Amino acid sequence: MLERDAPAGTGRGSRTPENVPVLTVDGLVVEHRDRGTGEVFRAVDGVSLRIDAGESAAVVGESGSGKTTLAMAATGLGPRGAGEIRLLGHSLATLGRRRLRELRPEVQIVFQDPHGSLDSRQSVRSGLREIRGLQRERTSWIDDAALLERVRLSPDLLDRYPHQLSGGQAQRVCIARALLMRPRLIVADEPTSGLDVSVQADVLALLREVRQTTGAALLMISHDLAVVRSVCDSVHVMRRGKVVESGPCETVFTDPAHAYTRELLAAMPGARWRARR
Ligand SMILES: Nc1ncnc2c1ncn2[C@@H]1O[C@H](COP(=O)(O)OP(=O)(O)OP(=O)(O)O)[C@@H](O)[C@H]1O
Repeated sequence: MLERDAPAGTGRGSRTPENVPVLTVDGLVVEHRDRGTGEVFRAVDGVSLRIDAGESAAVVGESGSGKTTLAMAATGLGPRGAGEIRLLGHSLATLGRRRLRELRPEVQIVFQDPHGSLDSRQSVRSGLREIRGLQRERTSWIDDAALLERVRLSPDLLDRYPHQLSGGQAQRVCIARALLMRPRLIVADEPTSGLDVSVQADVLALLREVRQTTGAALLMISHDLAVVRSVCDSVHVMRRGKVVESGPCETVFTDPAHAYTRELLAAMPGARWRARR
């Protein structure tokens, strides 16, 4: 039996009702300037999606399709152009700076390169202390040793520095740091692609467990359909800045409607989930 936390976002004076979608994106456009040619192009081109509380959704697509740009814009951390983004019911366009700052901890991001995400000069313990210093009330629900145990790490690692951690351990520390904030939404951007194959499954299992025990929603960015299917309920397939197909993983992977999804599936090693069409 999994130990269940109090739901994410509760017990801290949160003003957002539980039934409000964690994230809604409507007609989002994000443009970048090509570094080589100087031309402006649409990295995200009219994308709409919605993630409800506790849901796990993935954005898949080949490299350069705009997944990271979408995730960063949708969470208020990257540039955004036209379209509406609502985080926990609040439109990012109209939120004042103070309210945006208050909302920030509700979204935590786990990146691909765990060592690059951690400060090499900080031990695990001092990194956690710094986060606690920023959000004392919010982070007081668990002590450091128990937090590490939640991500299946020994508390003995608290005094280690990033270079003394394996890739899998470092990624678990990153997940622990995200968890400490009790977020409503965890964005995981290719969370296992920098890890040895031997530890990838363990980290994915941990993400699944974190979602079940905390009730946080998960937005996973990945080019790996097997990873997505093992963790997420629903998937948005992205190609050249547009979402070409969305739906439950079961449906999209077994009965894809779009030719591009079928291409992605066919390119998978062993083509484990062959399309019916
Ligand atoms: N800050 C930026 N300035 C200019 N172009 C950018 C910037 N960030 C991303 N791009 C370009 O926008 C496009 C989409 O990039 P993005 O990283 O969002 O795609 P992705 O699907 O996440 O790819 P990957 O899986 O390789 O990370 C790419 O052509 C990329 O080179």
